Amino acid sequence: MSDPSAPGRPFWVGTSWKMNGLPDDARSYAERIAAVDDWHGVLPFVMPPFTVLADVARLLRDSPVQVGGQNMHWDESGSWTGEISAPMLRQCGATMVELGHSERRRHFGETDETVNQKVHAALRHGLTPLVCIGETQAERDGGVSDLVLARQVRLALHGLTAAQAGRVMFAYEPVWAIGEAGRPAPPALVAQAAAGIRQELDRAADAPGASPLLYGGSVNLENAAPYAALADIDGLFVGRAAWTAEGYAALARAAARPPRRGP
Ligand SMILES: O=C(CO)[C@H](O)COP(=O)(O)O
Repeated sequence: MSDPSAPGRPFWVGTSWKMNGLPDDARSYAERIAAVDDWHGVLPFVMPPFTVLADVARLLRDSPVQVGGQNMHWDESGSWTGEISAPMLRQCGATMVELGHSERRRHFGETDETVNQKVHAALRHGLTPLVCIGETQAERDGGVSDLVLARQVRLALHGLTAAQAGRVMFAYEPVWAIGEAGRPAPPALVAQAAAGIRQELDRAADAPGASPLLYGGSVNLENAAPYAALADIDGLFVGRAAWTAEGYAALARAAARPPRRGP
Protein backbone atom coordinates (compact mmCIF):
# COMPACT_ATOMS: atom_id res chain seq x y z
CA MET A 1 0.00 0.00 0.00
CA SER A 2 1.37 3.45 -0.87
CA ASP A 3 1.80 5.89 1.98
CA PRO A 4 -0.34 8.98 1.34
CA SER A 5 1.47 10.96 4.00
CA ALA A 6 4.85 10.39 2.35
CA PRO A 7 6.50 13.74 1.68
CA GLY A 8 6.54 14.69 -1.97
CA ARG A 9 4.11 11.94 -2.98
CA PRO A 10 3.18 12.98 -6.52
CA PHE A 11 -0.52 13.44 -7.26
CA TRP A 12 -1.79 13.54 -10.84
CA VAL A 13 -4.81 15.39 -12.16
CA GLY A 14 -5.52 14.85 -15.85
CA THR A 15 -8.30 15.05 -18.34
CA SER A 16 -9.20 13.41 -21.63
CA TRP A 17 -11.31 15.63 -23.84
CA LYS A 18 -12.59 12.50 -25.60
CA MET A 19 -14.12 13.55 -28.98
CA ASN A 20 -14.35 17.25 -28.15
CA GLY A 21 -12.24 20.25 -29.10
CA LEU A 22 -12.26 22.09 -32.41
CA PRO A 23 -9.07 24.07 -33.08
CA ASP A 24 -10.23 27.46 -31.72
CA ASP A 25 -11.64 25.96 -28.51
CA ALA A 26 -8.57 23.76 -28.05
CA ARG A 27 -6.19 26.70 -28.42
CA SER A 28 -8.20 28.84 -26.03
CA TYR A 29 -8.26 26.01 -23.43
CA ALA A 30 -4.51 25.45 -23.79
CA GLU A 31 -3.72 29.18 -23.49
CA ARG A 32 -5.81 29.42 -20.33
CA ILE A 33 -4.16 26.50 -18.58
CA ALA A 34 -0.72 27.61 -19.79
CA ALA A 35 -1.41 30.80 -17.80
CA VAL A 36 -2.11 28.93 -14.53
CA ASP A 37 0.82 29.88 -12.30
CA ASP A 38 0.14 27.58 -9.35
CA TRP A 39 -0.88 23.93 -9.76
CA HIS A 40 -0.80 23.42 -5.98
CA GLY A 41 1.70 20.59 -6.30
CA VAL A 42 -0.35 18.36 -8.61
CA LEU A 43 1.05 16.91 -11.85
CA PRO A 44 -1.30 18.09 -14.61
CA PHE A 45 -1.92 16.47 -18.01
CA VAL A 46 -4.40 16.83 -20.86
CA MET A 47 -5.33 14.39 -23.61
CA PRO A 48 -6.88 16.23 -26.55
CA PRO A 49 -8.03 14.72 -29.86
CA PHE A 50 -5.28 13.93 -32.38
CA THR A 51 -6.29 16.80 -34.67
CA VAL A 52 -5.30 19.46 -32.12
CA LEU A 53 -2.63 17.58 -30.19
CA ALA A 54 0.38 19.28 -31.81
CA ASP A 55 -1.15 22.73 -31.32
CA VAL A 56 -2.01 22.06 -27.68
CA ALA A 57 1.46 20.59 -26.99
CA ARG A 58 3.12 23.65 -28.54
CA LEU A 59 1.07 26.05 -26.41
CA LEU A 60 1.85 24.05 -23.24
CA ARG A 61 5.54 23.48 -24.03
CA ASP A 62 6.79 25.87 -21.34
CA SER A 63 4.20 24.83 -18.75
CA PRO A 64 4.18 21.85 -16.34
CA VAL A 65 1.17 20.37 -18.17
CA GLN A 66 1.97 17.15 -20.02
CA VAL A 67 0.10 16.22 -23.17
CA GLY A 68 -1.01 12.76 -24.26
CA GLY A 69 -2.87 10.93 -27.00
CA GLN A 70 -6.13 9.08 -26.28
CA ASN A 71 -5.08 5.92 -28.14
CA MET A 72 -2.45 4.65 -30.55
CA HIS A 73 -1.52 1.61 -32.64
CA TRP A 74 1.12 -0.91 -31.51
CA ASP A 75 3.07 -0.77 -34.78
CA GLU A 76 5.50 1.99 -35.72
CA SER A 77 4.13 2.46 -39.23
CA GLY A 78 2.52 0.47 -42.03
CA SER A 79 -0.80 -0.40 -43.63
CA TRP A 80 -3.08 0.44 -40.72
CA THR A 81 -5.64 2.81 -42.23
CA GLY A 82 -6.92 5.43 -39.81
CA GLU A 83 -4.41 4.66 -37.07
CA ILE A 84 -1.80 6.74 -35.22
CA SER A 85 1.58 5.43 -34.06
CA ALA A 86 3.76 6.12 -31.03
CA PRO A 87 6.41 7.98 -33.10
CA MET A 88 3.64 10.18 -34.54
CA LEU A 89 2.44 11.05 -31.04
CA ARG A 90 6.00 11.81 -29.95
CA GLN A 91 6.53 14.06 -32.97
CA CYS A 92 3.39 16.00 -32.02
CA GLY A 93 4.79 16.65 -28.54
CA ALA A 94 2.97 13.96 -26.58
CA THR A 95 4.71 12.39 -23.59
CA MET A 96 1.81 10.16 -22.51
CA VAL A 97 -0.80 7.92 -24.12
CA GLU A 98 -4.11 6.64 -22.77
CA LEU A 99 -4.77 2.97 -23.56
CA GLY A 100 -7.72 0.64 -23.07
CA HIS A 101 -10.43 3.12 -22.12
CA SER A 102 -13.74 1.26 -21.68
CA GLU A 103 -15.25 3.21 -24.59
CA ARG A 104 -12.53 1.77 -26.84
CA ARG A 105 -12.91 -1.72 -25.35
CA ARG A 106 -16.70 -1.60 -25.82
CA HIS A 107 -17.06 0.14 -29.18
CA PHE A 108 -13.77 -0.42 -31.02
CA GLY A 109 -12.70 -3.95 -30.17
CA GLU A 110 -9.84 -3.08 -27.81
CA THR A 111 -8.79 -6.15 -25.79
CA ASP A 112 -6.37 -6.84 -22.95
CA GLU A 113 -4.05 -8.34 -25.57
CA THR A 114 -4.02 -5.25 -27.83
CA VAL A 115 -3.60 -3.03 -24.77
CA ASN A 116 -0.55 -5.09 -23.84
CA GLN A 117 0.96 -4.71 -27.33
CA LYS A 118 0.36 -0.97 -27.15
CA VAL A 119 1.93 -0.72 -23.67
CA HIS A 120 5.09 -2.35 -25.03
CA ALA A 121 5.12 0.01 -28.03
CA ALA A 122 4.55 3.09 -25.89
CA LEU A 123 7.46 2.24 -23.58
CA ARG A 124 9.72 1.46 -26.57
CA HIS A 125 9.08 4.96 -27.85
CA GLY A 126 9.39 6.85 -24.58
CA LEU A 127 5.68 7.46 -24.00
CA THR A 128 4.14 6.90 -20.56
CA PRO A 129 1.14 4.59 -20.96
CA LEU A 130 -1.96 5.32 -18.89
CA VAL A 131 -3.96 2.08 -18.93
CA CYS A 132 -7.65 2.31 -18.07
CA ILE A 133 -9.21 -0.65 -16.28
CA GLY A 134 -12.61 -1.19 -14.72
CA GLU A 135 -15.43 -3.64 -14.20
CA THR A 136 -18.92 -3.45 -15.72
CA GLN A 137 -22.05 -3.35 -13.57
CA ALA A 138 -22.75 -7.01 -14.45
CA GLU A 139 -19.24 -8.00 -13.33
CA ARG A 140 -19.70 -6.11 -10.05
CA ASP A 141 -23.14 -7.66 -9.49
CA GLY A 142 -21.66 -11.08 -10.24
CA GLY A 143 -18.96 -10.63 -7.59
CA VAL A 144 -16.01 -10.85 -9.99
CA SER A 145 -14.79 -7.22 -9.93
CA ASP A 146 -11.50 -8.05 -8.22
CA LEU A 147 -10.84 -10.91 -10.67
CA VAL A 148 -11.60 -8.69 -13.65
CA LEU A 149 -9.34 -5.91 -12.40
CA ALA A 150 -6.48 -8.31 -11.61
CA ARG A 151 -6.79 -9.88 -15.06
CA GLN A 152 -6.73 -6.48 -16.77
CA VAL A 153 -3.64 -5.41 -14.81
CA ARG A 154 -1.75 -8.67 -15.34
CA LEU A 155 -2.45 -8.82 -19.06
CA ALA A 156 -1.60 -5.14 -19.58
CA LEU A 157 1.80 -5.71 -17.92
CA HIS A 158 2.49 -9.10 -19.49
CA GLY A 159 6.08 -9.50 -20.71
CA LEU A 160 7.42 -6.32 -19.08
CA THR A 161 10.36 -6.25 -16.72
CA ALA A 162 9.69 -5.05 -13.19
CA ALA A 163 11.38 -1.75 -14.02
CA GLN A 164 9.17 -1.29 -17.09
CA ALA A 165 6.03 -2.24 -15.15
CA GLY A 166 6.79 0.55 -12.67
CA ARG A 167 6.64 3.08 -15.51
CA VAL A 168 3.06 2.22 -16.46
CA MET A 169 0.28 4.37 -15.02
CA PHE A 170 -3.21 2.97 -14.42
CA ALA A 171 -6.64 4.56 -14.08
CA TYR A 172 -9.33 2.63 -12.23
CA GLU A 173 -12.56 3.59 -13.98
CA PRO A 174 -15.63 1.48 -13.09
CA VAL A 175 -17.55 1.30 -16.38
CA TRP A 176 -20.82 2.02 -14.57
CA ALA A 177 -19.42 5.27 -13.15
CA ILE A 178 -18.39 6.86 -16.47
CA GLY A 179 -20.16 9.48 -18.56
CA GLU A 180 -23.66 11.01 -18.65
CA ALA A 181 -25.34 7.80 -17.44
CA GLY A 182 -22.61 7.09 -14.88
CA ARG A 183 -23.18 6.98 -11.12
CA PRO A 184 -20.33 8.33 -8.97
CA ALA A 185 -18.72 5.44 -7.07
CA PRO A 186 -18.76 5.62 -3.26
CA PRO A 187 -15.21 6.43 -2.07
CA ALA A 188 -15.23 3.32 0.18
CA LEU A 189 -15.85 1.12 -2.87
CA VAL A 190 -13.02 2.86 -4.75
CA ALA A 191 -10.74 2.37 -1.73
CA GLN A 192 -11.46 -1.36 -1.65
CA ALA A 193 -10.92 -1.82 -5.39
CA ALA A 194 -7.80 0.36 -5.39
CA ALA A 195 -6.23 -1.69 -2.58
CA GLY A 196 -6.60 -4.85 -4.69
CA ILE A 197 -5.22 -3.15 -7.79
CA ARG A 198 -2.31 -1.78 -5.79
CA GLN A 199 -1.40 -5.30 -4.68
CA GLU A 200 -1.31 -6.40 -8.32
CA LEU A 201 0.78 -3.40 -9.36
CA ASP A 202 3.24 -3.87 -6.52
CA ARG A 203 3.62 -7.56 -7.39
CA ALA A 204 4.64 -6.61 -10.94
CA ALA A 205 6.80 -3.53 -10.36
CA ASP A 206 10.25 -3.23 -8.84
CA ALA A 207 9.25 -0.96 -5.96
CA PRO A 208 6.05 -0.61 -3.89
CA GLY A 209 3.92 2.26 -5.16
CA ALA A 210 5.99 2.63 -8.34
CA SER A 211 3.00 2.56 -10.71
CA PRO A 212 0.70 5.54 -10.22
CA LEU A 213 -2.98 4.54 -9.81
CA LEU A 214 -5.52 7.20 -10.75
CA TYR A 215 -9.28 7.19 -10.27
CA GLY A 216 -11.79 8.23 -12.95
CA GLY A 217 -15.55 8.17 -13.44
CA SER A 218 -17.89 11.12 -12.83
CA VAL A 219 -15.23 12.98 -10.85
CA ASN A 220 -16.44 16.50 -10.07
CA LEU A 221 -15.76 19.40 -7.71
CA GLU A 222 -17.81 17.82 -4.90
CA ASN A 223 -16.20 14.38 -4.91
CA ALA A 224 -12.64 15.20 -6.02
CA ALA A 225 -11.29 15.73 -2.51
CA PRO A 226 -12.73 12.49 -1.00
CA TYR A 227 -11.30 10.45 -3.89
CA ALA A 228 -7.98 12.28 -3.65
CA ALA A 229 -7.81 11.44 0.06
CA LEU A 230 -7.76 7.66 -0.55
CA ALA A 231 -4.52 5.94 0.41
CA ASP A 232 -4.03 3.99 -2.82
CA ILE A 233 -5.12 6.72 -5.23
CA ASP A 234 -2.32 8.76 -6.80
CA GLY A 235 -4.40 10.98 -9.03
CA LEU A 236 -7.69 11.75 -10.74
CA PHE A 237 -8.57 11.23 -14.38
CA VAL A 238 -11.45 13.50 -15.27
CA GLY A 239 -13.79 13.76 -18.24
CA ARG A 240 -16.75 16.13 -18.41
CA ALA A 241 -15.98 18.21 -15.32
CA ALA A 242 -12.64 19.26 -16.82
CA TRP A 243 -13.80 20.13 -20.31
CA THR A 244 -13.41 23.83 -19.56
CA ALA A 245 -10.03 25.24 -18.59
CA GLU A 246 -11.58 26.82 -15.48
CA GLY A 247 -13.24 23.54 -14.49
CA TYR A 248 -9.97 21.69 -14.88
CA ALA A 249 -7.96 24.21 -12.85
CA ALA A 250 -10.63 24.19 -10.12
CA LEU A 251 -10.50 20.39 -9.94
CA ALA A 252 -6.74 20.44 -9.61
CA ARG A 253 -7.12 22.85 -6.69
CA ALA A 254 -9.80 20.70 -5.05
CA ALA A 255 -7.73 17.53 -5.43
CA ALA A 256 -4.61 19.16 -4.06
CA ARG A 257 -6.24 20.28 -0.83
CA PRO A 258 -4.45 18.55 2.08
CA PRO A 259 -4.55 16.38 4.05
CA ARG A 260 -4.84 13.14 2.07
CA ARG A 261 -5.59 10.15 4.25
CA GLY A 262 -6.69 6.56 3.98
CA PRO A 263 -10.32 5.42 3.51
O1 LIG B 1 -11.77 8.75 -19.29
C1 LIG B 1 -12.33 9.32 -18.41
C2 LIG B 1 -11.70 10.53 -17.84
O2 LIG B 1 -11.02 11.21 -18.83
C3 LIG B 1 -13.55 8.74 -17.88
O3 LIG B 1 -14.26 8.08 -18.87
C4 LIG B 1 -14.41 9.60 -17.01
O4 LIG B 1 -15.28 10.45 -17.73
P1 LIG B 1 -16.33 11.33 -16.92
O5 LIG B 1 -17.31 10.38 -16.29
O6 LIG B 1 -16.97 12.22 -17.94
O7 LIG B 1 -15.57 12.11 -15.88
